[in-house]
Amino acid sequence: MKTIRLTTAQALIKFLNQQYIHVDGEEIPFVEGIFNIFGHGNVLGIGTALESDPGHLKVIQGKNEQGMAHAAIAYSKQLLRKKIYAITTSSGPGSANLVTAAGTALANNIPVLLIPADTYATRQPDPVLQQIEQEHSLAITTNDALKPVSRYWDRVTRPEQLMSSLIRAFEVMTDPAKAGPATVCISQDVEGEAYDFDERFFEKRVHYIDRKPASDRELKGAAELIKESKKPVIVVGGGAKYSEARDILVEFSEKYNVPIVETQAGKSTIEHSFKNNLGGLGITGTLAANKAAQQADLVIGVGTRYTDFATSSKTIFNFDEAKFLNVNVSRMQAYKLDGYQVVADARTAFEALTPMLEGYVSEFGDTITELKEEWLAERDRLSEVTFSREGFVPEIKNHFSQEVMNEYADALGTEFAQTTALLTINDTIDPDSIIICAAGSLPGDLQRLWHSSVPNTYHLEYGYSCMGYEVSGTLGLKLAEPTKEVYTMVGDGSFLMLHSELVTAIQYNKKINVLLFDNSGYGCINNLQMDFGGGSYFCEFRTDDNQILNVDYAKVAEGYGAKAYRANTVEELKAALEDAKKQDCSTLIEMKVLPKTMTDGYEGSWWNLGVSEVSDREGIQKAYEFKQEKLKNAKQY
Ligand SMILES: Cc1ncc(C[n+]2csc(CCOP(=O)(O)OP(=O)(O)O)c2C)c(N)n1
Ligand SMILES: O=C1C[C@@H](O)[C@H](O)[C@@H](O)C1=O
Ligand SMILES: [Mg+2]
Repeated sequence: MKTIRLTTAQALIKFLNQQYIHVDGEEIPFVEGIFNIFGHGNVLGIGTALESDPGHLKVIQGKNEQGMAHAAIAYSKQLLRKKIYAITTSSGPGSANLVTAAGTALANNIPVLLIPADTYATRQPDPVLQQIEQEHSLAITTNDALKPVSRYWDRVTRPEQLMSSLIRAFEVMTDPAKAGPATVCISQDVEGEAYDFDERFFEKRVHYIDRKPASDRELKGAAELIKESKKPVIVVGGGAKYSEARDILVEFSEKYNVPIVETQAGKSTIEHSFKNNLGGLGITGTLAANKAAQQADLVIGVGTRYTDFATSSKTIFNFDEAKFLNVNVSRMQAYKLDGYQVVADARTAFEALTPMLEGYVSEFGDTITELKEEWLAERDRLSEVTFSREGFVPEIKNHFSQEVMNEYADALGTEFAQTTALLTINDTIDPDSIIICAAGSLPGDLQRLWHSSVPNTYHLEYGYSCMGYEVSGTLGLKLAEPTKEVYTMVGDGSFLMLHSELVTAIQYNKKINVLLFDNSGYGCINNLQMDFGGGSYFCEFRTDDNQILNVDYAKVAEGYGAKAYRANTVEELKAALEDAKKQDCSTLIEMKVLPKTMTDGYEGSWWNLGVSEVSDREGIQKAYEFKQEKLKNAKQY
């Protein structure tokens, strides 16, 4: 056996350079680079290993561990999980900051390699700086907090463990059914320890992503279910996008006149202009998609997890009548809602299924077009919402009085409605540019209103809906799509929570555009509390003496070195967007938008929330009674 003497950290970097994936006949390096924030736990081990030989890895310094991990997640998600960035952090707080990001990657099934430093394997200097000391177990470190949010987790306390640990990590990350965060914690002393590694460990390693075909039995059963159905509806989930199933789904839908509805992760698998694409489904769905879903007698879920947002907490479908046919690479997902399971790659399954249905046509007839036209008229209305100082009826009704709406208009110096601003952006930015969002009221507006003309230009992290993903993720988006304009849609709450990677984008000249919707508050949560009978309680940004907070975010961005704009009218916004396109540097457009001017729900978009069973507020009592009514027709599991 030929060996090579390396430190654990050197072996890690050498190995990362040799990982490839093979998809549809193409072989590409899997690890593009490594984000780092160095601390005492990783600067001398992984830091010096990278300094001496990073190989092809791009090395990027982050500003917040969560932020840089979110950038890595967005990078991989945008590239349909074909490439990753790794993350190296120090131990203790540096690794604790990864927990939120790991949850984001896990909920969205996105591969990312997390390499937090760990406490001393020898325990000689214990307790080291930042070591939490658990009295009942010295074996527990901060990194154990990453276990529940990792798809794979390991601790390396001897150099030679690295070999089996990394092979397993890459097997997990490159499996479409299991893809998610792989966490390999390395004791900080072990990073610098040397070992005679078997040279074969560093040979080029190709991970094959084969498209799993459906079995004959699965296909026969699926074809029978479809032929028996009168009104099937296809739910396009993230798995359809990752499988690149656009063409065959369009062919299937056109041939058999089957409407298509989308989840957040599935949106932009198929462009909005496809005639049978009715847009977003569920709580944040369109009128058209939700109406079609209610009529369905067969729901064909393609790569969807059927989250409560997509199913309106299991109330949107007619569960007495509707059957479910689930095409998913994951067996666990395919089992949901008592569906008929086709455990297969979406594209391959539909390529086999489509020819088996010759002669079939759904009974939707012209209804699909009619539903779409009805919705497009509503969308047009939302593009022109204009505020007035008297008698203004916002989309979110009966929450704020006209007086309070006027107070916001005065305090923020704006009369801009959120839906008008959003649709102005949709009309003005280039169709091949990519938008990203994650939390707040914007995901709902986007899923309903945004028209993606080009596939894979709509990037929503709505598996975890993690505030802070928006700006951080945009950096990852730009790394994945360097030639395109990338825009984040972010609320003031999310922006405040985390936007540190804007500085990283500026530092490395990766142009990102931040579109900041400032309504001075946690708007969507304020809507929730008031919708469910509560008052306006700690969701507006008000001072102790009840003044509305007005932050100059444009100035903040200017301070970082971005080009900033203030746009509170359609004209100002169009001008800012056009000018931003011409810039080489990152930009931020601050829009002050009025609260309550985001979209409301449509047709069956109910959400099962933990309403108080006992309350002295009449509104809350009513909300609770309504919930009990809704649950009577809901699927129980
Ligand atoms: C990390 C994290 N913390 C808390 C939440 C819960 N949450 C969801 S939306 C929201 C408020 C978002 O406010 P903002 O970004 O201003 O958007 P708006 O609703 O006002 O449009 C909160 C607190 C979350 N999704 N993520
Ligand atoms: O609680 C929430 C409510 C949703 O409207 C929002 O988009 C999401 O971010 C969230 O966490
Ligand atoms: Mg807000």
